Amino acid sequence: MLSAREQFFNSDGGTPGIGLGIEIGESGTAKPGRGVYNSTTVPMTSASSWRNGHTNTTSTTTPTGAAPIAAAAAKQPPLEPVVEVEEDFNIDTNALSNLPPREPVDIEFKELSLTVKLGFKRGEKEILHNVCGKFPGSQLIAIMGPSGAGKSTLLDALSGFKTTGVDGSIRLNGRRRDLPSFRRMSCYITQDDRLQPLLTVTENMHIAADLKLGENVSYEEKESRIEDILLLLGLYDHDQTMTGRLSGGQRKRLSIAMELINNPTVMFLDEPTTGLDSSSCTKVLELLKRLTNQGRTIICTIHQPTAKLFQIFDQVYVLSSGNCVYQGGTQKLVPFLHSVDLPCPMYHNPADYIIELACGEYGFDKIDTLKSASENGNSLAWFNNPSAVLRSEALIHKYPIPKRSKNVSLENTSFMNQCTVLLRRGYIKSGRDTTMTHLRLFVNICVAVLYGAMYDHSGREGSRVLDNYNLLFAILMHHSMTTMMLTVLTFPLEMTILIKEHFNRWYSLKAYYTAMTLLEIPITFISTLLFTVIIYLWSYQPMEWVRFWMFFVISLLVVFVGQSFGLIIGAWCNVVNGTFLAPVLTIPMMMFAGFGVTLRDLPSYLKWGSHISHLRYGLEGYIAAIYGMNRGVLDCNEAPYCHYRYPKKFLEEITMSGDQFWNDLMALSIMLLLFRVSAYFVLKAKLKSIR
Ligand SMILES: Nc1ncnc2c1ncn2[C@@H]1O[C@H](COP(=O)(O)OP(=O)(O)OP(=O)(O)O)[C@@H](O)[C@H]1O
Repeated sequence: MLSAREQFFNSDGGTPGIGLGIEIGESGTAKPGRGVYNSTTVPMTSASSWRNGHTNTTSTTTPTGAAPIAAAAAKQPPLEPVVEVEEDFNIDTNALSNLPPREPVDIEFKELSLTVKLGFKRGEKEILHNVCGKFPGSQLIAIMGPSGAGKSTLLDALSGFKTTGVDGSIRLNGRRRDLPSFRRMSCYITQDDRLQPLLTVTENMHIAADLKLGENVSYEEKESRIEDILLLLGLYDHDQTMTGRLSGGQRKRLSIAMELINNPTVMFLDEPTTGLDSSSCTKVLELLKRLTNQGRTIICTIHQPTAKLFQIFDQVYVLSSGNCVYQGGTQKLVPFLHSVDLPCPMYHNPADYIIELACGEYGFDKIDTLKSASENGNSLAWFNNPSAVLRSEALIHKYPIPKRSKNVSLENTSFMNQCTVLLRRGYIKSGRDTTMTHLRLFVNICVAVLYGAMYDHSGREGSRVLDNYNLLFAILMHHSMTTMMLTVLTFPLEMTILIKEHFNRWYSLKAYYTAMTLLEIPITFISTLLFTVIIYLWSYQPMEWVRFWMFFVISLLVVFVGQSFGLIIGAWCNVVNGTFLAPVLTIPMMMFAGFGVTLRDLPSYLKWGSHISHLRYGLEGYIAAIYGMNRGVLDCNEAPYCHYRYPKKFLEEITMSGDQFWNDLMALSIMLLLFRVSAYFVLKAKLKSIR
């Protein structure tokens, strides 16, 4: 039986599997435009058959040794990738010509390492070990490697998404990377498509255009750019589809479309093909390839591409446990492997083979061999055209010093514009959001009706004062918990979108936070007002406008405080931790409110607790609104004796004076302000900690 190496050299017709390590094509029967491409490619239409060994052969001469193989590979005509056109995805190449070309950016990194802290007393871990590399402009580059090799980490470091623990030099066109300028010319598309699901494709595109291009670009210009991009990405026919209903491939394309609006020069994509079928993968990569023709550098991480996908890339960078084991042209991978005496077996996809080697499946010594051969990414010998690769000095001479932007902020548009657009987006979302809007209104009405039925007449009846007290406490808990839990549960999803959009400079955190705060007001106002009207009337609370508004204002403040508290938790914790923490932290606040244990009976060393409990101020405020201001004698129709017929007596019993309304209002307002400001800083810290 022939060894893989022997098979490689002695295959039928003496054809070595140059390029992809396989023999393919119809010998002597090649028809123009289909069938045989060259000995480095697989026919697109027979990708599965070659995998099963049912391949035809192509006869070429048999070079021996790396140099002739490389030379043979270099002589191959440029690859002509074939696009299989999905029914719903037609690339309009004319549209591409309307996107202005970019000046290519060459990215070079040297001795790049990235270290993360593992936690208290657990030390540090180095993920990237002094890797080097060069990603020339106008190329589609794949960062490949086994799971955990450090692909995403390298992408994070190069894009500037991660800055903590990063060491080494990153150069752009030969000059040291200036991160703010680089961020202005690049974008990062995450693996999970963080899109607003309740907006249509066209709405998402318009919001992105308004945030990225601002007021200075006319509506017509934005519209025409959006049209071009949608045509280019095959999304034009789906422009009215809700993003949440798009297929995985369409969502991926929309993510790319939204970033293309301001025409970035460098695009980083984390696993753009994950979760897509092979046809969609090809189309997404084909599209990216076309975008590189206009000067863009596109860098993607990819797990283990099929041979068909692999050949779409210009260059590949392979990582193994944070080290570079290959950097060069995709067509040069097989010659490279051959040169280090690790030839790719016949009928084996070289992309699979290098990953197997990188995993250590053929022994860990092979990883060291590959690392030394590629000089941990320093070697340019296996680039498609090594002599054409410009060194830093040449690049510095070729490209002028980039102009410094006068604009100190990273965002392209003004704070006002960002707020206005975010408010517009928020209003569209709120109108369609079944959880945050419809369910919230529905729950408020249902709970008010339920409480109303349970505590009917309790507000005016002297024999039911304790019932009414329970009702006030139940209302307090309802207002505090519903908004808090809604925020804890929904904000982590919103947070992922915020991280992406904020990093891609769509808006500042200040603008986002301002818009979010303003958006919360109308829905909170309406739902609380509905609740208050129903419960106030049904439970026969005193029919005085002043008391009604006092009651409503306290309710409103409690809702806002609860929501802000939920925001602090939701911004910092994941859903599981948040769902645990929020109620657990609320229970002591409840105990300090004076319900269950009166404020008088609280142990002196725990008295401080009542001062920090927003529920205490809420309850005291309700009591002041309902029983304060010298309320008169209550009815006593339902019992022969009403112990609390005189509200003063009840106030004495619960050790509340009933005249603390303004203090309560002030305390709740201060707490609201403190929580709101804290939530902003927690969000800011969270965004920073990720980087
Ligand atoms: N903050 C961190 N703390 C500890 N280890 C980390 C941290 N971030 C990444 N790692 C580790 O670094 C290694 C590389 O992670 P990375 O996500 O870059 O791998 P990857 O090649 O992208 O993997 P995959 O293809 O599975 O996404 C992994 O072993 C991962 O566990």
